[in-house]
Amino acid sequence: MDGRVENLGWVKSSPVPSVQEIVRSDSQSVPERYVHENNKDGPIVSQDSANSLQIPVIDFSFLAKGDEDEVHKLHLACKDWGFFQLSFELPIEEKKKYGKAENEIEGYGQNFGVSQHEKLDWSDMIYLSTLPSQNRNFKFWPLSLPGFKEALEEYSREMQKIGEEIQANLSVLMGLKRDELKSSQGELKQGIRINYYPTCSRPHLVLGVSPHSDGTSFTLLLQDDDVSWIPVKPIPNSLVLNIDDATEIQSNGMYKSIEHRVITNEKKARISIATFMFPDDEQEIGPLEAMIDDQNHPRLYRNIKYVDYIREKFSRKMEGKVHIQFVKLHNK
Ligand SMILES: O=C(O)CCC(=O)C(=O)O
Ligand SMILES: [Fe+2]
Repeated sequence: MDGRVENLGWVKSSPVPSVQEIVRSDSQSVPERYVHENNKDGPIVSQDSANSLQIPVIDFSFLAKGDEDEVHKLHLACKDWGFFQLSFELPIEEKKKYGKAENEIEGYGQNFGVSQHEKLDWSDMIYLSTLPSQNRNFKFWPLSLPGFKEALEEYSREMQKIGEEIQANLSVLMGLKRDELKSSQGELKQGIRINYYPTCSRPHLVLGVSPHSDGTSFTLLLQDDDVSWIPVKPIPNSLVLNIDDATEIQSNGMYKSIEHRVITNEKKARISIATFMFPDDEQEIGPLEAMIDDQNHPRLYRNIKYVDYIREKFSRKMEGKVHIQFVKLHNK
């Protein structure tokens, strides 16, 4: 044995080109070898999305607990359908065990109302501190959901790799060496928020999230449907990156934090996962040296300890970008 895997002759195959490459070089091309004769006249599958509503849904958390009704549903789904959707919804009593306390951001809950008069957002969410790992507060993690912890930890690790590459690029763009923003900022911290937007019978009356910019350095958003004002159509397998307030401040306004909001939908609930990357609480943030020059680019923001900025932001009603005025210098 020389360690090579022997060809067992189980499959007969000849080389086939990469379809991704075919489409990349000519997005209109559908080579003849791919065309099914019977389908030349119309679509293979019905596009009727209403049909998909009838596919059985199995609640994985009930199944994992050995719930007899759920096991029976699994039996019927396998027998009658051969496919089904797996959902992971926890009962509200269970979710409340991970509920955030008043004036806290971590845990399950809703966007806090700062005042009684404020309009509320049509969304529920869970926010978890994910990095550095010693900041994980497992009492807020729904550990009763099988696989959740492992999945979130892996997701967090992968997001961090992307975040560090983005940070290194921003560092160079803001006049520093690749690793300088990181070393000046200490560790790039991370928190993950999973947002759930239920359907709304009168979607035009409400907002999933009111207009705001995020207070962090940048956010990586994984979404399964579209957002507005500029509707961000989700491209499969891609993330949306939002530039946030800390980057606006450090770049002395060259990069503006993006104001965004979320609309709701009458027919379809939506889930998004926002990974926020931000400096250490104790870090002082302010325009980087290379981004200021008195002649052309006077300093626009004052320095502030990051935690003080966040505290100030959360003490206000979410209202577009008004909170960033708090650090703006108006004397120029
Ligand atoms: O769900 C979205 O598309 C955005 C959510 C968001 O803006 C946030 O969590 O800060
Ligand atoms: Fe946001």
